[in-house]
Amino acid sequence: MGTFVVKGGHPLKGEITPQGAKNEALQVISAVLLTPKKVTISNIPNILDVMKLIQLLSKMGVAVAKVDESTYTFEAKNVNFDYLKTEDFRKEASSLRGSIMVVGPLLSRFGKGFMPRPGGDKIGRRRLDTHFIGFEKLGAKFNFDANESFFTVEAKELKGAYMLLDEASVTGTANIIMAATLAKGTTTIYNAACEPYVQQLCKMLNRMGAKISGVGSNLLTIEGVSELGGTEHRLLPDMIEIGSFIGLAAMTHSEITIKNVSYPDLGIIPDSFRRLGIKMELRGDDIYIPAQDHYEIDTFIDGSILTIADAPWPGLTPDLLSIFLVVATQAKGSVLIHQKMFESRLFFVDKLIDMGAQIILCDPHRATVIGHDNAIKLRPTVMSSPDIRAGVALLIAALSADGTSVIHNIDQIDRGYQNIDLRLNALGANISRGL
Ligand SMILES: CC(=O)N[C@H]1[C@@H](OP(=O)(O)OP(=O)(O)OC[C@H]2O[C@@H](n3ccc(=O)[nH]c3=O)[C@H](O)[C@@H]2O)O[C@H](CO)[C@@H](O)[C@@H]1O
Ligand SMILES: C=C(OP(=O)(O)O)C(=O)O
Repeated sequence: MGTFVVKGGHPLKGEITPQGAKNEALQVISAVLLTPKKVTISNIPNILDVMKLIQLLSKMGVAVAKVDESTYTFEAKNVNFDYLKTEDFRKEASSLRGSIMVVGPLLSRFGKGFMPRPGGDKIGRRRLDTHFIGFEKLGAKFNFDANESFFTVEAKELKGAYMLLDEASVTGTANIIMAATLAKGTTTIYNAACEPYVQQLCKMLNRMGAKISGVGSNLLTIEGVSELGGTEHRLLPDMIEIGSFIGLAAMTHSEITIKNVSYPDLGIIPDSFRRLGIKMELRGDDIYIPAQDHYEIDTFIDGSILTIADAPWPGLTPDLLSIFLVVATQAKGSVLIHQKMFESRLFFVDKLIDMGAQIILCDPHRATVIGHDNAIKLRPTVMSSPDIRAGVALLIAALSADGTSVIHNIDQIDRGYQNIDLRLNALGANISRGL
């Protein structure tokens, strides 16, 4: 497990381009299993989780070729189901969350899918009921071997059905959409997740010959087709990385331009940062953040303390709440951070409290932050990254603190942020990588 040594306390300056979106990559790369034809995907980030999924597909028998630094072609002429029974498959597939999305394509194209319990951040219970109830509605038989933690689905033929999802699960919706594209008849998914990455998946599938309507809404209609063809697809910029850079700029008083953000796909994210008092300008498709010595948290209209809470899209993504929390520690005013979706994602605040932040962890879902208005800087410290987004929140804290901090377990950060040390060093940060 690697380490970052961070010498913080000075502003950064310059331009930064966001990587391609991690969570879109995991969806659309899984979708290549739906066709024997060539699918070309560009703007793929070179990050651990995405590389693991590509390697998994390659081991499953998909022909993968790297065209350039961020473009790959995939040809899933056949899948080696023997590999799916191996210990290696169990180990590799269970090391990331996104691997669960190979099940839908396998089930619909080959009539069977297997998966060990997938990995991903340990941020609370992460159930998969939505996925498997959806497959069952399409006619699949489902089995979960609790001793082996292994899921199996099988179906001679999938048949379109109406379903109301019990929750708007992102990966669940993607999985069911992919299964339904090759099912017989029409599938209607109500309470579907509709975030831009699910929209991107649908647009890509439609270019491959699928018939999906309602894209962008929570009511999707999918008319099954008998086969899908190849296509070319470019990933959106990563909205969580963009949000992380906005938070970083504010917290370190940096003047930063974030290039080519695909602003309409950021939804409520920019306005949510504005409610913390952070100024930014949209210049073309770039976000310009001026150096700011102070930013003041808004209150609600009645004067009560602002709440920043997550909600399914078009609400605020839960993946940015750790960033909002750390940024608030140096704001003027107070905010309640309410992480509704995950129950173990706020415990990292202990580290921020060690660094001098004023935070009350009310319960596992809620933390009240009383900002220092930059009157007291955070103190450098030694810490460990518990999950991908808390890891980046701690990195932002370390960059704002005068002196040297050490962050252990940075594999968690590398899971989702490409060369973050080098890219921030290009803006004037001082981050070095140790063993
Ligand atoms: C690989 C990938 O794409 N991971 C993302 C995906 O995970 P993933 O698809 O695993 O997350 P889900 O959308 O299934 O659910 C996330 C959590 O929110 C809860 N929940 C979800 C929907 C809802 O209406 N109510 C509710 O309470 C779930 O019970 C679960 O605890 O979406 C999450 C929610 O945006 C993000 O944090 C993850 O980064
Ligand atoms: C929770 C996240 O990822 P995963 O679902 O892959 O664990 C995330 O990207 O913030």
